[in-house]
Amino acid sequence: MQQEEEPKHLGKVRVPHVLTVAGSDSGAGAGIQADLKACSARGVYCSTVITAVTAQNTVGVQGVNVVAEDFVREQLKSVLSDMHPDVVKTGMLPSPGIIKVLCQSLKEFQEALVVDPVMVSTSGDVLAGPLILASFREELLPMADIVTPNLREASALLGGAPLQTVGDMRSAAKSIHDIGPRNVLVKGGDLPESSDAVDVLFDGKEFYEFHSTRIITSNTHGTGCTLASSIAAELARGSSVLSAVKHKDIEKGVQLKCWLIVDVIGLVQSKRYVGSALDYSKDILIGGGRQGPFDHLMKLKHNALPCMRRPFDPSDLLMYAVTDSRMNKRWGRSMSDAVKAAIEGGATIVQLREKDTDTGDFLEAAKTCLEICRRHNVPLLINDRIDIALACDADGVHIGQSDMPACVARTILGPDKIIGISCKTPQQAEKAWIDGADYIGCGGVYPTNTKENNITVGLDGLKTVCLESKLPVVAIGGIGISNVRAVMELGVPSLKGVAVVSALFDRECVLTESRNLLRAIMDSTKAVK
Ligand SMILES: Nc1ncnc2c1ncn2[C@@H]1O[C@H](COP(=O)(O)OP(=O)(O)O)[C@@H](O)[C@H]1O
Ligand SMILES: Cc1ncc(COP(=O)(O)O)c(N)n1
Ligand SMILES: [Mg+2]
Repeated sequence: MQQEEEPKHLGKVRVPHVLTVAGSDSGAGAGIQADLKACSARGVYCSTVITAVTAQNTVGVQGVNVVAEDFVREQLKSVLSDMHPDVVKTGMLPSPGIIKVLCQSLKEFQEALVVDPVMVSTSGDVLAGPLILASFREELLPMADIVTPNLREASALLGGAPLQTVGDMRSAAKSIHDIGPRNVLVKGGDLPESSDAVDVLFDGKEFYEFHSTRIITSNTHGTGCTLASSIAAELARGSSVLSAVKHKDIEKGVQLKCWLIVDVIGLVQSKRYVGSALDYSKDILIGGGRQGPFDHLMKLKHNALPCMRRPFDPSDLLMYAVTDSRMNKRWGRSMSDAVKAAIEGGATIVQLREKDTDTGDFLEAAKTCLEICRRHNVPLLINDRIDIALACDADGVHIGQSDMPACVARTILGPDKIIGISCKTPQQAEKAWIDGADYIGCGGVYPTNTKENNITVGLDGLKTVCLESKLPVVAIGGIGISNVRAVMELGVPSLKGVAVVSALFDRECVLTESRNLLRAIMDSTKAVK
């Protein structure tokens, strides 16, 4: 009997999708490259139809190679016939012929169209000459749901009179609206003598002004492409709302209102996104020219910290120091003093376990501890608080069985962060491995007063877990100088070290206790060999 074929889409999730039709920027600050990064940062898939390849850097545009019209058509056909984007966004369209091809290809396209009428790069180089003005005005703009000219482009579309004030931006938005697009956003990134960054939206009825703090930076190459892509991404995310309204076939006035609401929501978020990325990137250095790119994903500075991060090494677990705010209070020392002393005494990894510190104070203390750890090349983990780990860019987290599931933590933290999980049984150890943890903490080995009502597993329980675990193990719970030998002498290869709280921090001199404990650990590992 022939088996019925499973529907191809069963169990799959449709993701929002923007198609960008634009030029490539070899310096990757603007154009297609900016669109890809902006959509990725906003959680939206981005496909790309390339209209021109530019040789470009932070100095300017050194060359432009226009893609043949037929091949632009072919790319459009490939994407539109198969992948069904929710929104099309256009950037550099270098010739009237390419605009014609685009408009023909979009005839059947029912979804939103965002047009960024790119003409001149921020460096002042021409990307699309005056020949295309007529095509913009007559063919593309009337099809657009939103068009986003900067000051120079708005001026060019209207015959050349310069725009110098917010008032000028308003009248330009109104005049461009008369050409036919549903919404016009005139961007004021280059408005002279303006302390904030103002953009003006006109929807045919009302004006809206969007203000944000002007970031003082020269890394603004690609802001226009990024804003338009982010607006397209927001529209793609909201497109289910739009299509629901469209399909109800309600009268045009109501439909327009809905478009506007989505546009306004998307605009606020998009502008905030550009502002945050510019602020994050204001001091990065790429290229020697006047206008640098910025970091759309806000990650590049991670690799510029004083000490380069290295991958997790299981031997880091040898002497694992876990801080405790109550003990520090009792002995009158700060979290960072405690961490510094433990590291100077030989701690090979540090975990901040702060159960009753306010979030703001915890973050500040964690940042100070991180600096100390980085200076000594010792990884710093945060217990349970993934938000704190992300905010201070710690090396990872340690989580318990009742905290956030490890697989979710992995998704949030990404592939490079260290994740440790407390496990008492081989089953939990197996799950930790499947979920993508880097190590497990097994215990309590002995009773301890840092965790009340904690079931102890004893040396036998520890050994059972170690024998089964595919991940490196650190033993925890009531371990100190008097019993560390018994633990390490279990001699199971996966057991890489001991984690200690009271034995280091509930003592008068953390430095001395750390030194002594490290010596005892080393002696017992030697004895095993
Ligand atoms: N220095 C800045 N600080 C904050 N926002 C800015 C800055 N420069 C530009 N923007 C914003 O970036 C977006 C793109 O604007 P603009 O730079 O004028 O476009 P284009 O790159 O096309 O010339 C707008 O929302 C604008 O307000
Ligand atoms: C290929 C290409 N497309 C667009 C721009 C506009 O850049 P900006 O957003 O800085 O004006 C550019 N410089 N290069
Ligand atoms: Mg700009």
